[in-house]
Amino acid sequence: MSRWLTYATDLIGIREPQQLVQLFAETVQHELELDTCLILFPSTDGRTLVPHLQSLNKTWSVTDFDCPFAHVLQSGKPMDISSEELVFWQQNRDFCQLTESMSMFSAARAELLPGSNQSVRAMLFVVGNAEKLHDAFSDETFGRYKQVFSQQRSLLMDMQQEEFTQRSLRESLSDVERNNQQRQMVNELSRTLVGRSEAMKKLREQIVSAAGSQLSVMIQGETGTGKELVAQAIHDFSPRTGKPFVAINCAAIPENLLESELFGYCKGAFSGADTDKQGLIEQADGGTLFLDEIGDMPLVLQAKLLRVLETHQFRPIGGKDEYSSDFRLVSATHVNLQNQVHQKSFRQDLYYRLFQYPLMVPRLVDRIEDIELLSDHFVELYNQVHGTHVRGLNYKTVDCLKQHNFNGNVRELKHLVEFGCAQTQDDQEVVANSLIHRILPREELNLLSVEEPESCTVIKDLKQALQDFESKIIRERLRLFSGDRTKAAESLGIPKRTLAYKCQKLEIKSP
Ligand SMILES: Nc1ncnc2c1ncn2[C@@H]1O[C@H](COP(=O)(O)OP(=O)(O)OP(=O)(O)O)[C@@H](O)[C@H]1O
Repeated sequence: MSRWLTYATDLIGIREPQQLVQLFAETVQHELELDTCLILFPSTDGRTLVPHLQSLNKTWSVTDFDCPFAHVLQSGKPMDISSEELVFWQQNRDFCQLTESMSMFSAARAELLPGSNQSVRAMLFVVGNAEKLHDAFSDETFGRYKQVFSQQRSLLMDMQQEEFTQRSLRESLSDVERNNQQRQMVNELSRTLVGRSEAMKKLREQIVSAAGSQLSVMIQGETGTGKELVAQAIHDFSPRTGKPFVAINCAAIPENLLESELFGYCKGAFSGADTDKQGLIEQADGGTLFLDEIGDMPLVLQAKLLRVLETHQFRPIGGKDEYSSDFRLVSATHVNLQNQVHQKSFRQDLYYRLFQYPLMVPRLVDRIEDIELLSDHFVELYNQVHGTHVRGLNYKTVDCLKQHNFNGNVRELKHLVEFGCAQTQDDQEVVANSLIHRILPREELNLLSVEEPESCTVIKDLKQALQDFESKIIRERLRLFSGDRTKAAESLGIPKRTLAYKCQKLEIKSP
């Protein structure tokens, strides 16, 4: 059997187009003792010929007729070039370099390789001993060898294309699946995070997308807008669901206790530390840590938190050892943290670390179209908890609610609905009269503002003056709401826990 046919069987065993080309070129070069053996393939746009040896770093334009390749392509006929004929091709420097080694006994030949698909035929270019070239290219079995190569290559290219198509198909199928899953999650979320407004729809989509990422999420929004609900949803829809969701309100814990709450402490760390206490950072390992009202975190603690976020390492108070905790951080604030950064009361580096995925929860007055659905939702919850059958809100009641200035946002609406339900018999609707004295239109609320503090000229101690003013406002508000801290907090736009903490700090007792 001719050696070319033996080599052909080697080609058939190859499954990778690049390897096939390599073996073909090496075999031809070795067998014909060539100086140069190149296989040139058309580029994807069909404008140039690219050699299989990428290290050559050259390409030839298919319309450059100063080079024999363009002629061979156009005519489809092989071209033999003797050493004397090289002078005709001196214009093309790259081609000249290919034939530099030619002597008077050498020749070059360029020919199209046989191929089933005419438009993507490759070209074989060789330089070597003229006699050997002549013998080889008149040998029929060498012709068959070239044919086997071309067929095998086009087969492998087809297989590669098929594989590529299948992979793209699989990828687009999994994209569709992922999109479906996300849509399902968004739908599921609409049962707990109620609202039909565009803002709420967008928020639900953002929550699902944030849940799928590992980024730190910052939830911004006024008090009672549902920030904690959002934080819980991010945890529930993330891969960390099933692991702990640990929440703490930084404004509700006195500064000196916040550190030990977060980091924990070791026995004997300070007087009263009788046993080791695990901190919230450790408790949140594998799950989510939710830091509410993070703007109230003291600067010293901010630095410590930043370190934990960057290293995932922490040390309990009074402890020698470092521990690690893999938690995902979600924070919330109702103040403008950027302002606090400008005032240097919030660290800029921490700010950027927390705002990797910012979410904005809109105020209820900016989405009054949600009031009806939210009210129905709260009536349903009330019925479930109290085993009642209140039918819902009368349409006049809903209209009335839509006029109200909801400083306490959804939380305030929830309390109003609960209050209305409590005054309504089974199978009856909540009527506007039951709520009217609790609904304060915007103008009336403005009347509740406290008169200005004493003239600025007499203030000698700013901190004390601010505290006095704050204390005065809170006392007034508590008096107005007959000591109801929930309502007072709502009307001041602060969480109830924050009000409780302020009352404790300012030594205010309910009237
Ligand atoms: N879109 C909503 N759908 C259903 N319930 C909601 C929605 N938004 C808020 N709530 C309910 O309103 C109440 C207040 O919500 P939440 O505590 O999450 O607000 P918040 O913004 O964290 O308040 P704060 O800043 O005072 O801590 C909760 O009972 C919550 O379940």
